[in-house]
Amino acid sequence: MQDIRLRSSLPGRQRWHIRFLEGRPRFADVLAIVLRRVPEITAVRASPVTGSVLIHHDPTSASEEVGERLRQALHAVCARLEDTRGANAQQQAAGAPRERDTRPGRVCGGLRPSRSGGRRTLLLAVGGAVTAVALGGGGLLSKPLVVLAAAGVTTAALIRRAWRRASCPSGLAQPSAAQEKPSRHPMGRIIGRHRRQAVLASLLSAGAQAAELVMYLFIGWMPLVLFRGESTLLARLGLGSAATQLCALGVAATLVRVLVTFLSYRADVSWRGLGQDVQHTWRSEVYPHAQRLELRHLEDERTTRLAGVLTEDISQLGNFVATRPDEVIRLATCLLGMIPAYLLLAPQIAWIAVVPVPIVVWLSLDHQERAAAGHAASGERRAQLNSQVINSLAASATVKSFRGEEHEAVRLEELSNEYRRSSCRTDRSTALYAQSLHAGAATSFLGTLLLGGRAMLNGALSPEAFSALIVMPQMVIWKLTSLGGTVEQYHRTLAALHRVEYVQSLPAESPGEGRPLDSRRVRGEVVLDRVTFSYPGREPAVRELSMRIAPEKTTAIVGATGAGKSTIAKLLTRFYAPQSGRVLLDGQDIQALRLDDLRSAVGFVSQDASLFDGTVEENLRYGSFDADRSDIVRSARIAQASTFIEALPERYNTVIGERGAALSGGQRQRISLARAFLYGPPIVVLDEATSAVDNETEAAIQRTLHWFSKDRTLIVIAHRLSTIRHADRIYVLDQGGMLVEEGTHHQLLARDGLYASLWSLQTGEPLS
Ligand SMILES: Nc1ncnc2c1ncn2[C@@H]1O[C@H](COP(=O)(O)OP(=O)(O)OP(=O)(O)O)[C@@H](O)[C@H]1O
Repeated sequence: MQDIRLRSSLPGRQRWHIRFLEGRPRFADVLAIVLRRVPEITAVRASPVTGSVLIHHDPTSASEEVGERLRQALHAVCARLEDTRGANAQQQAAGAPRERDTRPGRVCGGLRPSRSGGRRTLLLAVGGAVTAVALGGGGLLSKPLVVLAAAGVTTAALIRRAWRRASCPSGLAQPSAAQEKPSRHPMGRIIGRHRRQAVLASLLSAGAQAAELVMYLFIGWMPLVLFRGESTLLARLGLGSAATQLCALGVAATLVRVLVTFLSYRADVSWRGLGQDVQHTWRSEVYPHAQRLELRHLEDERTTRLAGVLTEDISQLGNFVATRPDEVIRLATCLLGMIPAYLLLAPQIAWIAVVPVPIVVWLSLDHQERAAAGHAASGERRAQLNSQVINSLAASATVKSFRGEEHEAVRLEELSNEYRRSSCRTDRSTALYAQSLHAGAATSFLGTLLLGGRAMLNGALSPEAFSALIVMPQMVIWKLTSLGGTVEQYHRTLAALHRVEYVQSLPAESPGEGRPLDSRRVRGEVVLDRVTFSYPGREPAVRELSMRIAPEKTTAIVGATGAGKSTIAKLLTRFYAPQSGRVLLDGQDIQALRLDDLRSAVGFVSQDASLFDGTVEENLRYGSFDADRSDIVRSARIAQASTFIEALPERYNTVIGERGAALSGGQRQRISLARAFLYGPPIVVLDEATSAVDNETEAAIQRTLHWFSKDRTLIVIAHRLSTIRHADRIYVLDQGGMLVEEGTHHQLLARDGLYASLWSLQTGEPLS
């Protein structure tokens, strides 16, 4: 019995242990791919070494839901593996669940997706071939079309099997974009509008390969001329002496080599260029869409996931196009040259050229699978080793003070040993594979030489044909070796394509739609009319909330943590839409307004000041790209930022690093405030925008804010009540977005309610 256990569960994160996963990297890979497609799951790590599955998910999803998703994913992966083994095709077509797989705590029933299946296939193929030869007394081998068909069917079966083992099960939620375009081949979708470029590159690859075959034909004839004194075929072409023939062949081979070099170079450049173009096109299509996604797709861990799609996944699409189709086209050209050549010129020995094909295909696919497994295992060990090195060095003060040096050295040695052992296993398998290929290629060469030579001596095969054919199987064999890698890469690319298309299919905001709003004419009255809003799967953050924010006044919203204050700010800026009720700006429902116009009218400064990697000035200018330097300096002064900016090494031209890493929290907030002041919208929402500045700076900001807010609506969300005591109106919220009090500071103190108790707590002043 295989078990699946929940090891730990934190909000948004679960760690499971699945025994079945241990030692099955392919299974772990596929499981992770399937889980990543589940909408509420943001990231997955499945380790085939420890059997652990780490799932990062939407914090709003219940842990039982995530567990259920994991079981469904396991079920889908197992069902796919069973299908691969030919079990119950009808049930799969109907999509009916298999009862034994869905039981909690069980994974895949008794299924073992082991490599023995691969060996069995090879044994069956070899056994079948030997039996056929024995029964047919070699007669079958003399029937080239039969041999060709048998080799073709076996190769196709091997590739199909590898394909299905590597492919992603389709039992779970598929990205909608992928479902919308089932008729277009994934390669067509990846290449998109660069089809002509792809056709040109394909022709160049095919041409280069065909020319290479011709070159080897000329080279193959050269020893013939040397040893036989002449080639009758060339003599018939008017090339009399051996020296002339040799010279002609040399010149022809050189000219064709030049052509091969030119075509190969052009093909390489075209494929690489196409790869870059594909990446660029996808990036320029997906990035603007990602920027326009609704905020719920851009918060928290989803950003990391999105960044992965925009960088790694799109690179995967381009890298695949840049390298793999070229290899496949060259292989196909070789096969297309070799098979008719053998059938026409030497049908009696055609079998020796085609029989190695399925064997090499099997070796390549099997090696790829083993190597992937080995690399995953040794990669995991390496990661453990690295993390141990970093941890123990980072904690060196603790290690020294507890005299733990020896203990750390032993731990490191153990991990290093495990890494060495797992790498050695992979290296042995790779070396064995390489040697098997060498042996296979040599055997095939020897076989062609012996049997072809005998046929030539018997007069059944012309020396010219024999010399031409001898190199072809070698070329095909060496090209077949990369097939396993190509299949694997293709599946990685498909998974990347699905993720990219999924991002594309997510709903985006439409900035240009709706009723226009002239921000210069906005008075700034905001009304929340019985607004209810809840985040997905949560209790309402605000419930039936009504409030009026007067124009050109300062309104404060205060209350307990989690009471829904920031949610109100997000509703005002239309980052989210209420489920019921309306948010009105100067009497107009903001849902009906043009989003771009609304965002020009409402400025938002959050507690988490978002700065970009660039200079102070570039950050201040963000959103007001044409602002004058004098306006920039003035805004910085209002936000009490000018003093510290002037003290920076390059003043306004100082680079502040990624996310403003070179500044303190308070300095970042002041730059963020100054940016909003420069933007100058008629309504400004400050959500804990000064929480990180000291009291003195805060007081200074309040003084300048007072001046700044003269002709605009200021909405201030704050925990520190001293910052909002001068507000024209204060709304006090309690849990669940319930409005419990409203009034001025003095009125609220006089009420002796929630506000008064919060004030008393913060200032230490006793309640009256
Ligand atoms: N993106 C989100 N997804 C799900 N729930 C959320 C999200 N953002 C906030 N919440 C939940 O909504 C409720 C209100 O959150 P909100 O951030 O509006 O409170 P707040 O009053 O601003 O709190 P604080 O003073 O701590 O900033 C909380 O229960 C919070 O857990």
